[in-house]
Amino acid sequence: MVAASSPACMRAKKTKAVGIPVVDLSLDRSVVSELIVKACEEYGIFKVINHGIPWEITSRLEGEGVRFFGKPADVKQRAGPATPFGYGLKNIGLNGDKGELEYLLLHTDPFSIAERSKSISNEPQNFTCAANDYIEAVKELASEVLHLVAQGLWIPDKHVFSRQIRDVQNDSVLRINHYPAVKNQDPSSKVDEIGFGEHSDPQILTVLRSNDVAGLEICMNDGLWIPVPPDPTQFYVIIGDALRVLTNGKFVSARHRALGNSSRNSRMSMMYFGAPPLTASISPLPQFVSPQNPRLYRPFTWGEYKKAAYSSRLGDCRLDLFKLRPNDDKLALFS
Ligand SMILES: C=C1C[C@]23C[C@@]1(O)CC[C@H]2[C@@]12CC[C@H](O)[C@@](C)(C(=O)O1)[C@H]2[C@@H]3C(=O)O
Ligand SMILES: O=C(O)CCC(=O)C(=O)O
Ligand SMILES: [Fe+2]
Repeated sequence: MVAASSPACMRAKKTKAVGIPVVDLSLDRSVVSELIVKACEEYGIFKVINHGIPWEITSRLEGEGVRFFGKPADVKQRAGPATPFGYGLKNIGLNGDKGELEYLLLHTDPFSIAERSKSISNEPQNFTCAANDYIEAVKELASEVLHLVAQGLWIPDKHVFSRQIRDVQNDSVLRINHYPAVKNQDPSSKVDEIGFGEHSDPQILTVLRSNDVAGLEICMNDGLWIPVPPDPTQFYVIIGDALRVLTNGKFVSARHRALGNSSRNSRMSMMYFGAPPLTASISPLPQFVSPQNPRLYRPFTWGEYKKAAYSSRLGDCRLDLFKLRPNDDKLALFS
């Protein structure tokens, strides 16, 4: 399948100092829900503070990541190649994309985690527990954010989004990226090096946490890239394509990238990608469709979208394949 490509951001080089919205989850719920909706409409990303996830849960998985990536190359290869799950080195996805990183990509299903742990750690139980505890914690955080999204959008069913990622058949994924420090680099060559190329995440939402090494950037509407400051104790929420569709384009799915690591320290990021079951329907909710706001996307299942994602290159605009042309929705009414 061929997807449209070359969005404005792929060509833009400038960066801008703009602040990413910060949402304090300990504040009054109605205030928080409004702030979240505004951030999802304007940026497609926000930072959550006072999230309630114990540091011990985050640091245990981080420790497992550091231990794994610190192993000799041939030992790490035993957990690979990533097809798409497993250990990946420089190859991203299945269609030739490359990045300056290594990573672990795991399905969050506890049986898959337990199986994979055997090739990741000498003490698989420790890795399994650390990963499962982290997944549970960030899934709770993601659900809470999705409840607040529903509240901020005045949707009576506050579980409308969160039930998708809480379903036992959910297709959520955990990723740990490691961007090694580039040693003895020529300072003039570091500008354009890409660690993980520009893209939007296909799922409902992503919960991202990194160590204190910078690299993540977000693309604004005007094509400018803005840095996302690392904050090891907090989490960033990134809106994915599926939530963009469910809100009929009211929310933006932020295009982002990670620059190659030009720091003396290596960068490690951990992402939870919250996804629905493969059979779940992804279609604009009726409250976002009206004569003034015609339906922008045709209905599809998460399974269909995932297939499109894995048939496309990282930077492709996959959602374009599911866009309706003007008047398509009216035709559908009469066919
Ligand atoms: C090049 C690719 C890697 C990716 C699958 C794809 O074909 C296009 C989407 C990519 C992405 C981006 C967000 C997540 O990191 C990811 C796991 C996902 O669901 O979609 C990756 C995929 C991957 O690395 O396998
Ligand atoms: O490593 C990062 O900070 C971002 C990686 C990312 O966007 C992804 O894995 O989808
Ligand atoms: Fe991403």
